[in-house]
Amino acid sequence: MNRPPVIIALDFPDAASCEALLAQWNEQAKPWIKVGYQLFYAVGPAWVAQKKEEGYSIFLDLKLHDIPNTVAQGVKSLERLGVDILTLHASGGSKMLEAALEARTSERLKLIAVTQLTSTDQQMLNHELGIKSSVEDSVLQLASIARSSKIDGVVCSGQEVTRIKNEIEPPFLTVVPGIRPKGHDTHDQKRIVTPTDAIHNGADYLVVGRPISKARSPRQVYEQIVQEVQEVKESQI
Ligand SMILES: O=c1ccn([C@@H]2O[C@H](COP(=O)(O)O)[C@@H](O)[C@H]2O)c(=O)[nH]1
Repeated sequence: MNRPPVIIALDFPDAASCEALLAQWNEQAKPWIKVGYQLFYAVGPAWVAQKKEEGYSIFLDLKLHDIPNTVAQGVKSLERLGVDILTLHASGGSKMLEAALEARTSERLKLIAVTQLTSTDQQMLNHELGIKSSVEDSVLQLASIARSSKIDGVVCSGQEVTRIKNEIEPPFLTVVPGIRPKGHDTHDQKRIVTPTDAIHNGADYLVVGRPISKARSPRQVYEQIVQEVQEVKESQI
């Protein structure tokens, strides 16, 4: 089945809120969903495994970041849920990333490394975090650590995708949050792009939360984004 590469972030406090949103996708074809730790801590692993059973593709965004052994054990437990993508922080370093990869039993689970969060801007990177490079160079540096550790790809903003696709050896996935269709509130996101620009730059997956979840008609906004994505892809053929 060819699922649109638009992942709906289920940033909700409980299962009931998720079910209310997902009721709008009551047909056979289920979308990609993202479970972050707000929801995971509230509903637990069994709910995630159940959603997989129901036919959703699942991006488990737990952003693991710890000593190599702890991350490896976490990967082992989480892989059993049958999720499709799991995140960990690239800044944990190559030993941590390699331990995660070794713990995985099947390439069916994609391990994706978070580079610089899309809520980080140049000012914050340089003056708060004390990293003296440009955001783009820092993202590229983290992506390169992930690639040399044989991780499947990165989370980055749509602004860095072109360089990643040009400079990092494929296959290497780019998963892009901070997506804002024209006219939508940016909230706490700093490095945003439109769905059109993200796909045009080469993004493999778009992650969209509040523009969909807080919309009056979430399904309608989702379909508009999918349509935008398809139009760009068709124009590239
Ligand atoms: O760098 C990152 C990594 C993860 N996220 C997650 O994506 C969604 C985005 O939600 P919006 O409501 O569309 O802003 C959210 O769940 C984040 O935890 C990210 O935004 N940036």
